[in-house]
Parts: sequence; C-alpha cells; structure tokens
Amino acid sequence: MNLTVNEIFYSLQGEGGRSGEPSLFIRLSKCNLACSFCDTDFAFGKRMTLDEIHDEISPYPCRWIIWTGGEPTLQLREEIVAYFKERGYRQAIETNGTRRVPAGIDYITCSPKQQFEKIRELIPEVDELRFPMAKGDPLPDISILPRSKRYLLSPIFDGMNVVQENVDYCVELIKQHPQWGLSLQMHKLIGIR
Ligand SMILES: Nc1nc2[nH]cc(C(=O)O)c2c(=O)[nH]1
Ligand code: SF4
Ligand SMILES: [Mg+2]
Repeated sequence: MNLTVNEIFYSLQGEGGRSGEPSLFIRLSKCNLACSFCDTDFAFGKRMTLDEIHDEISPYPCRWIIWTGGEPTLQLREEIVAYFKERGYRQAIETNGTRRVPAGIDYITCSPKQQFEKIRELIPEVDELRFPMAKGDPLPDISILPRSKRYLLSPIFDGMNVVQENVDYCVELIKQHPQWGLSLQMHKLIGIR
C-alpha cells in the first residue's frame, strides 16, 4: 500500500483541543477543495509505502500521529489506520468534513469549509469542530452539525501573522455564545512548525 505524502514532521499540535501535545504530522497531498485562506502547499507528493512512513516516524519518541493535508480522507483507508494502530500509534485526523473518516481514528477534528448541512450524514460524531473565521462570517448553526465534544472558532491568519480584527470578532462572538471556544494557530504565534 502506498500514500502520496507531502511532508512528515514532528512538532506540537498547534490548534484546537489537543494544542501543545507532541504529534507526528503526516501531511497527505491532494485536496478536494480550494479555500481562499488555505495556508498549506500540499500539491507536491512523494509516493511512500507504509513501511517507509513507519521507518521515518518510529525514531521519534512520540506515538501520536496527526493525519492532515490537503484532505487526508482522499487517501487514508481503514487498513492504513489499522497498520499504525498495530504498531502502537494513536491517530488524529484533520478533515474538512466532505468525506467519511475511516474507522479506527482516535481523535477527529472536523474543520468545515462549505456544505455544513451535509457533514452530519458523513460524520455523525467528532471530537472537535473547528471553524476558520474571518470578521463578519456568520456563527455556524450547531443544530445541523455533527455532535462534538468541543466547538471552536479559529480566527484566520494572514500567513504566519495574526489578524487582530479576526481575533477580536471571534472573541466577541464567543462571549455572546459561550458554547463556543477559541482556537488559535499557536504554532504560528510561537514560531514552530
Ligand atoms: N504545529 C502545527 N499544528 C497543526 N495542526 C494542524 C496543522 C495543519 O496544517 O493541518 C498544523 C501545522 O501545520 N502545524
Ligand atoms: S480544505 Fe483545508 S487543505 Fe483543502 S484547500 Fe481548504 S484549507 Fe486548504
Ligand atoms: Mg498547517
């Protein structure tokens, strides 16, 4: 089995409910969306076998993988998740919610970009919903979304730079709607990968 991998790196989860947790990022290439605010160049990809990926991550002391992209569900399969589970890894995924998530994933972050009303049919339950938000964007309607342990707003950055008006807007929305919380792209603020 092969995956087209854009990059593999070891860092701390910079976003959401697992912020600060050491994680092995496996960024799969390709996406089915083309968001204007996308901060990732995922086009390049190197074909790798699962054994090659395992050889690259196993020297690190960490046993949490984050599958990200691009849109990782375009390539990830249940058998691939099982392969890494058998080798002792727990696995998180960052998905845009347009496709099903393979069985066996331990922590699902859904970060929807469009067609919010269709997500629940594909993914009934997630660990966190994390919405990228610019000033003026409407607060998403929780009642049509998957059940989630956390509801987070993530102010859109300008590349590596914080956009204060997006942050201020999210903070005000959250104060008015306290079922929501704030997620900052911490890795950008502290200058890590
Ligand atoms: N540190 C760090 N945390 C992240 N969480 C999600 C990321 C992503 O690009 O999907 C990301 C990333 O690129 N870096
Ligand atoms: S879904 Fe995510 S990776 Fe794909 S284009 Fe949008 S922001 Fe970029
Ligand atoms: Mg990133």
